[in-house]
Amino acid sequence: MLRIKEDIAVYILCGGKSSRMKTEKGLVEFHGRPFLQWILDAVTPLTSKITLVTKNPAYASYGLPMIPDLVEDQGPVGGIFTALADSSSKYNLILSCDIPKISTEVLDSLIQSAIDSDKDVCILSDGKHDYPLIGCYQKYLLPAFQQAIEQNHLKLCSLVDSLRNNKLVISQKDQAALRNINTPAELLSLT
Ligand SMILES: Nc1nc2c(ncn2[C@@H]2O[C@H](COP(=O)(O)OP(=O)(O)OP(=O)(O)O)[C@@H](O)[C@H]2O)c(=O)[nH]1
Repeated sequence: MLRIKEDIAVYILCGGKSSRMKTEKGLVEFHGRPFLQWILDAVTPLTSKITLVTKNPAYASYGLPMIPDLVEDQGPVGGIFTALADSSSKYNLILSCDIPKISTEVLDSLIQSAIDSDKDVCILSDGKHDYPLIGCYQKYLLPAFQQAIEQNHLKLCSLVDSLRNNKLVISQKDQAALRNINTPAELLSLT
């Protein structure tokens, strides 16, 4: 059962180079459906405010708002900066486009944890690795992201560590939901 009462905006980052996958990552198919479709299925029960951060017209068929990066070629930090500049919501769920196993339940826990802890940012972790591209970022972080871009500090994990953060460790049974798929080989091993 979903517990969230707050106004949540979701931004899915669909930019970047997909150099390892060699084809547009969000449109790669898993069990006959694009990664993006799996992600949309997980977020739709949480909010109707869903925006794609990309200028690639290949995503236009989804009929969702699309916004181009305000500053190009800055990686995920630039994508999050663009999302926070666009948003009018306090809590912003930022997702990469390469997580087809993500689930509504896991995202619901993340958002609830973000609201309860009220830190600058709440991200998921498996206890060993952090997943800052499954994270809930507060709108007021916009200047921090602007400064990171100006200072060329584009390592998202370091940026998150420099903020007041909360890392929600996901139980082992749910950790498949975190898997991000970057290469054709990783796609083949996905079940
Ligand atoms: N909007 C936006 N999203 C980006 C940008 N760079 C990466 N992303 C997204 O951030 C997420 C993680 O991207 P990465 O896997 O680190 O980079 P990538 O460029 O997609 O892929 P590689 O070239 O293989 O590293 C994916 O959802 C990308 O679509 C960017 O400059 N702008």
